[in-house]
Amino acid sequence: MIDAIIAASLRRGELLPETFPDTRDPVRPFYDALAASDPAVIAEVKYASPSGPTGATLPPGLLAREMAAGGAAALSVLTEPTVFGGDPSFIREVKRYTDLPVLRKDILVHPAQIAESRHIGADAVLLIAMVLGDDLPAFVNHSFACGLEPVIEIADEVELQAAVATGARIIGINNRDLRTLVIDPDRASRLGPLIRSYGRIPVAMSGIMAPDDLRRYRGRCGAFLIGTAISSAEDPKSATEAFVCM
Ligand SMILES: O=P(O)(O)OC[C@@H](O)[C@@H](O)c1c[nH]c2ccccc12
Repeated sequence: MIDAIIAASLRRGELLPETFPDTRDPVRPFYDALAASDPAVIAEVKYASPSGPTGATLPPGLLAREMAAGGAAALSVLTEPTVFGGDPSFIREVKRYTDLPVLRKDILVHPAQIAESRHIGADAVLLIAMVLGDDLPAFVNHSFACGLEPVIEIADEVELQAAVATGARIIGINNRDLRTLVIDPDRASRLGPLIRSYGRIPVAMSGIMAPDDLRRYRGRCGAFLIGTAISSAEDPKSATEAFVCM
């Protein structure tokens, strides 16, 4: 599954222009938003995943407005179209409805996709260590050069060290194995403190379904990224509030 997603993303990347016109829109500070509240809740606009539709029904702008009203510190928006039901245009739509900084959640593999991310209004980009391998440092530098905050996704200690070496300030631990899709909630509680010891912000990602799930990360992660549980909630504002209040 992940290999097909990577191949499709590479094909989209190859079709992008080499440069994009300069945008005048200011970047919203994603790092500052996370640093300002410990822990910070990142709510994710997510319509589908490899396991099927999430059940989210509100359009991106309205969903994001509920998440902001519920106290989210920042937003994540899936733009991957083949499996995650995303679209690049969702970022601008979300930004029209909220003042929060936005992470572009996608499987970025082509350098042109970094400049594209700035062009479509993203403030931060997800860079997946397992997917980018030796190209990770170049993608981090390129992101900073474009004015974007890189958020590196890691799954184990080896990727953690590679992420720290790049100088990225935010490191997400994906509890979900990208190949098997199996969730191990202890991944983030185990690796969070190590990331903290390097002075970076650890973000626990994936499989956080209820506010109680946050207990295991207390003091260990500086932020939580919650997709399905908030996007699919009947009342996304109250769902966000419940996580923020934990
Ligand atoms: O819906 P969940 O279980 O709360 O997961 C959100 C997020 O972690 C997940 O969407 C994600 C994490 N890393 C990714 C990489 C690509 C696409 C999606 C993701």
